[in-house]
Amino acid sequence: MITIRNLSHDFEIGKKGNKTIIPVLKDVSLTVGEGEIVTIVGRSGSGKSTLLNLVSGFIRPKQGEIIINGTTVSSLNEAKFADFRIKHLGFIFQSFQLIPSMTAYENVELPLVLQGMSESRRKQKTEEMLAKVGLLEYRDHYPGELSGGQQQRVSISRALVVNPPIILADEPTGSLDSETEKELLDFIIQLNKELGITFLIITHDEHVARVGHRTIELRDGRVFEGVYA
Ligand SMILES: Nc1ncnc2c1ncn2[C@@H]1O[C@H](COP(=O)(O)OP(=O)(O)OP(=O)(O)O)[C@@H](O)[C@H]1O
Repeated sequence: MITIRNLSHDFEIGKKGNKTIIPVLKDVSLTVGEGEIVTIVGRSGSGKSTLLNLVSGFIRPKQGEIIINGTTVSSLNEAKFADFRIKHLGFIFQSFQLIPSMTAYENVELPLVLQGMSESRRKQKTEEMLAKVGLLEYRDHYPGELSGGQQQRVSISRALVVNPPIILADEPTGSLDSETEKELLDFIIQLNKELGITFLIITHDEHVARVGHRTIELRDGRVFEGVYA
C-alpha cells in the first residue's frame, strides 16, 4: 500500500543570483491499495517521472509524506531508503537498465547478491525466475544478444526475484513492438492476479493505462482520477 499525502515538489535551475523555480507537483495526494494496479498518465513534462522518483526515493520531496507499507519512507535517510527499497520495491524501466557486461542469469541474480543471499539459494531462485519468464535457455546470453521483449523479461525477472510486494514501472512498454507490449501487459495482469503484486505504472500509452484498475492523470502538477472510467 502506498499513501502519498500533500506532496509538493519543485526544481531550481540556473546559477546563484539567477535562479528559476519550476513547480512540478502541487499538493498531490493519492493511495495505491494492496494488490491494485494504478496507472498514471499525463502530458510530457506533467511530472510523472518526478512522482515515481519521489516514491522510489531517488529524489526527496520538498513537502509532504510518502508512506509505503506502513513506513514513512520520505523521512528515511539514504542508507535506510536503500535498504527499504531492496526489500519492498521492484523496478521496471523503459530502457530495461540491464548491465551489458552481465549475462541474463547474472543480471537477475544481482539483487540477491546485494541482499547477501547464499550462492545455492541464489542459484535456485534465479533459475526459478528465469524459467517462469521462459528464458532459462537464454541464461548465458548477454543483453545485447536478446530481443527487446526478452530483455524486458530479464528486467522484470530481476525486479521480481526478491519477491517485492510493489513494482514501480516507468513506461514499461516504451521500447517494445505492439505484440511484445501485449505479452508484457498480460504478464503484468497475471503477476497481479496470481501473486497479488501491487503496480504503480506511469505511461503515455493508452493500452498500458487501461491495464490499471484505476488511472490517474497528472495535469499542471495536480491529480485527476478516473480519466478512463
Ligand atoms: N532534475 C531536474 N532539474 C530540473 N528540472 C527538472 C528535473 N527533472 C525534471 N524537471 C522538470 O520537471 C518537469 C516534469 O518532468 P518529468 O520528467 O517528471 O515529467 P514527465 O511527465 O515524466 O515527462 P515525460 O512524459 O516527457 O517523461 C519538467 O518541466 C522537467 O523539465
